[in-house]
Amino acid sequence: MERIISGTDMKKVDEYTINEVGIPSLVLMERAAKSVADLIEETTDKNSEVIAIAGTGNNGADGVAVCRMLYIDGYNTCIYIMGNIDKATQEFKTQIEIAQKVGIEIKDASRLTRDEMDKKHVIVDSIFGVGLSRNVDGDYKKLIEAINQSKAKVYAVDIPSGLNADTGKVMGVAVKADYTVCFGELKLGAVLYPGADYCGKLSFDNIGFPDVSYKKCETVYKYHTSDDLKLIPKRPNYSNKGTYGKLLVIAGNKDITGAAFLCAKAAFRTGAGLVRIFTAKENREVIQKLLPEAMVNVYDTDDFDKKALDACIEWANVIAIGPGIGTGGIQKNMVEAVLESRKNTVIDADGINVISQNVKLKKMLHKNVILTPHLGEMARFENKTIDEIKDNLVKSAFNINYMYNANGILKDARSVAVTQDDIYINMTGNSGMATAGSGDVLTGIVAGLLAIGCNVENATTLAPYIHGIAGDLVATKMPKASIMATDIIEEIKNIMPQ
Ligand SMILES: NC(=O)C1=CN([C@@H]2O[C@H](COP(=O)(O)OP(=O)(O)OC[C@H]3O[C@@H](n4cnc5c(N)ncnc54)[C@H](OP(=O)(O)O)[C@@H]3O)[C@@H](O)[C@H]2O)[C@@H](O)CC1
Ligand SMILES: Nc1ncnc2c1ncn2[C@@H]1O[C@H](COP(=O)(O)OP(=O)(O)O)[C@@H](O)[C@H]1O
Ligand SMILES: [K+]
Repeated sequence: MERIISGTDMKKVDEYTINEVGIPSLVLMERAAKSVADLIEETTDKNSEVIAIAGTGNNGADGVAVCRMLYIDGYNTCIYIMGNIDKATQEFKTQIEIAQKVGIEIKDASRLTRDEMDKKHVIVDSIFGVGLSRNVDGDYKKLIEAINQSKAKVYAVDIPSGLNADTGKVMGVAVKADYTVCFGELKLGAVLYPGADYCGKLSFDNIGFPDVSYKKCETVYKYHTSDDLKLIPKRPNYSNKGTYGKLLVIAGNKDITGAAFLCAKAAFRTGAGLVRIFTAKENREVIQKLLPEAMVNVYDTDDFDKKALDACIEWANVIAIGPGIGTGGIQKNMVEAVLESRKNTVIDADGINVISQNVKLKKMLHKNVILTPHLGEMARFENKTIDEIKDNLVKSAFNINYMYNANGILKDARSVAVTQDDIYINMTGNSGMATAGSGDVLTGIVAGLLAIGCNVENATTLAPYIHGIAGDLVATKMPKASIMATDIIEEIKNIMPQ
């Protein structure tokens, strides 16, 4: 597990570290600059000409220090200042004084032309960091546009200038970097889209912030790394199929067969011991052919037998409901019966749509439920537009827990998983996964993890991580355009622990 932090919270960490812990600002800055200078030295040759384009805040101060370090190491460097130096931070003024004494040339960035930029090999982008406070316009905008058109390699200090470090939103215009080094932790604005597309190769360096400073800030987001796969429960030798859960998959309808198959098969590959599919009678034959390992119970849409459903619910210890079920009265009754059982439950797709239309069902959500909406489903659930959800991705996901006491995976290119304890941003996966049925596979993975004994919290946060790795493994074997949901399922076996 690693941490992600918003720009706003990082400022609190900065302040606490400097004012309460007593690590001087310039000491932190020296390490920040060193990490960028080291990266430039590792990825360029010494003949490279480097310019820092520096705003007059502490991000600019970092850039000036980067240039000074490279200059001392033999690089040809020059600093271009953007903004009014009279209003500069004390750290900036200090860094400029040092640079001048060292012998580095300092110029005015408002006179910097595209042609001049093209003659340089490396641009250190240190115009704005987490202190960006409003939309970028005027000369700043022109400068950033020129950086983006130049042929130089761009190294962003802390975050590409112009990105909102809390949301990843482009504030009018933003630098398109080849490399970005975040200080402290990865910045939320650098991992969320569209920001993520502006960072190039993204890394972070702690630069000496102590743990106690993070504890003082309000929210720390997290992301899973391969170490966390150890959270998946081990399979004891002395076990049988009942040990690995009785999963009921309520999915599919008259014209929709695939959803139940994809979800159930993904659950099997994740380790579920027994899977029973409850679906419309028209699907029985094809599902039995596609997935003979699953038990199949069916219902008649025109003559729904609630008792048969109740028996299935009674049998199960984990339930996945929603993919392709439809949103009529029968489906409402199904969702209601499932919620009444209070069993560990994943609710996806139409399951969520049904709840969105029904206040009573919303109130029945509980702590053993995991909702897995995509942006459209979340928009309906919250009665908002998709753009509103996109612009507030983390907050929308958070609301699933805050408002309804449930867990959630808000699916997007960077899915956000929320539980009572944590908010995880998923860093795995690729655009090849934007394909029909991919979400059904995720539902199956969540349900499979619950079935093998993962607690609700771990199942919520690990499922998108595993799903994304599976997609990334597929992408090593075929073009992203060709990836299908069934390919993703087949990689799950290469991720689960032996
Ligand atoms: N010791 C520390 O704290 C450490 C900090 N570190 C580094 O400091 C960075 C944060 O520094 P920061 O807080 O000084 O803010 P920063 O990102 O330089 O921007 C502020 C400047 O931008 C200006 N400005 C803003 N928006 C604007 C706009 N749209 N258009 C035009 N101008 C605009 C704003 O001007 P003003 O709003 O006052 O007019 C001000 O001049 C952080 O990202 C990291 O790199 C590390 O070294 C670790 C130790
Ligand atoms: N560009 C992307 N990068 C990473 N993951 C993606 C991307 N696009 C889609 N996904 C993932 O693929 C899945 C799509 O789910 P969903 O929209 O419910 O599809 P469907 O309804 O067709 O099953 C989600 O888990 C989502 O996070
Ligand atoms: K920057």
